Amino acid sequence: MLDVKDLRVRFRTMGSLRALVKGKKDPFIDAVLNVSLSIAPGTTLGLVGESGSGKSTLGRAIMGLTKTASGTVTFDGRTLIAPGLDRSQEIRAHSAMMFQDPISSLSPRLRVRSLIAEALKIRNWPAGKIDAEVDRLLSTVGLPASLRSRYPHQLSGGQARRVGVARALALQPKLIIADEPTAGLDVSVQGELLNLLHRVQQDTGCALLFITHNLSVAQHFCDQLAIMYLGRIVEIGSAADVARHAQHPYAHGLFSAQPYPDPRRRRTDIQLTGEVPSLAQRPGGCDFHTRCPKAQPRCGREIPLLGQAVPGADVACFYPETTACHAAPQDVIMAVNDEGSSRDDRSRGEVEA
Ligand SMILES: Nc1ncnc2c1ncn2[C@@H]1O[C@H](COP(=O)(O)OP(=O)(O)OP(=O)(O)O)[C@@H](O)[C@H]1O
Repeated sequence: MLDVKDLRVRFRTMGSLRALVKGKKDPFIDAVLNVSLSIAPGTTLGLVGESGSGKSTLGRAIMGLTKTASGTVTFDGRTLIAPGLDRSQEIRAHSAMMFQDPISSLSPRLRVRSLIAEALKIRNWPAGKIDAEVDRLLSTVGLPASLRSRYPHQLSGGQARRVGVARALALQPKLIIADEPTAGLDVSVQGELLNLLHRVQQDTGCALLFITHNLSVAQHFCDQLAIMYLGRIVEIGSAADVARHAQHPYAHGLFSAQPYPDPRRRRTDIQLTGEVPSLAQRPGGCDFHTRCPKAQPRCGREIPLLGQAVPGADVACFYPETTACHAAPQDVIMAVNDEGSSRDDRSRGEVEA
């Protein structure tokens, strides 16, 4: 459904403007760099990374909402963004983006009914049947029809996110980009919203780009995981492989540090230390080498590119980790079963609150 090749997003910042004044050569920051990924219909790619790693910028660039992006985006078999080509309106016509801040991403002047009706009109829904369809969609996302006359500022965060899902449903999108869809919600509401997204995907067969900080949710909910660091994807692969056997030292550190049911089996030998470098002062060579416990002199000189650093492996590291991030899944399942329940053997998708 979606194929992204070598996407780059450059921003000019206040700091870089000062550098320009001082005659420095490159007054830009690259918020997204060398990003390539694909999402098949009906599958979910989770995009994980620390704050500022470029996740939202990447999501917006795919939708053609960032003017300073370059690279190629192929959507549903057609190249719609490429050097000298911008047909991103076709991507937007068949996609829905759920922004991080659910309330401010809904037009403050429109009531819930109009917000959803707008999406139905794009699909030429018969005018006389719009109200009934709005009510049906509200009920699908678990909201009462009485909410249709409210403005966004009169909704709670959870309700606003559900309205976002109802709008997405009204559009029947082929692609949903959900940027931190559960941020700031109660755990029970998070679970409901994830299940709702999962059902939407099952019903429509759409591809989903799921942006999150939450590693546990990402590994349970997604088919594929991409780990971002300083604007680049450093590792990409099946969610199970990346979560259990992350090869990039950064990804490995993230998953090793994740709380696990049996603390005795958690690994602590690689820990993430140090600060994420500023995008304005990207280190030479590998972006992570200044914090990497395995860094060698080569890492400060050469950039390890995904798919090239180690032939055949989707990891941007010359010296990938070979050990598991934590105890073998079977051991963990047994350990958890001792206490009566297991999370690891549950099928992916439905999330318990
Ligand atoms: N319009 C802009 N102009 C300049 N810099 C920008 C702009 N938008 C984003 N950035 C910078 O690009 C980098 C990536 O930001 P982005 O919001 O994509 O990160 P993120 O991974 O989504 O973070 P978070 O998880 O906190 O939402 C940050 O350093 C941010 O300051």
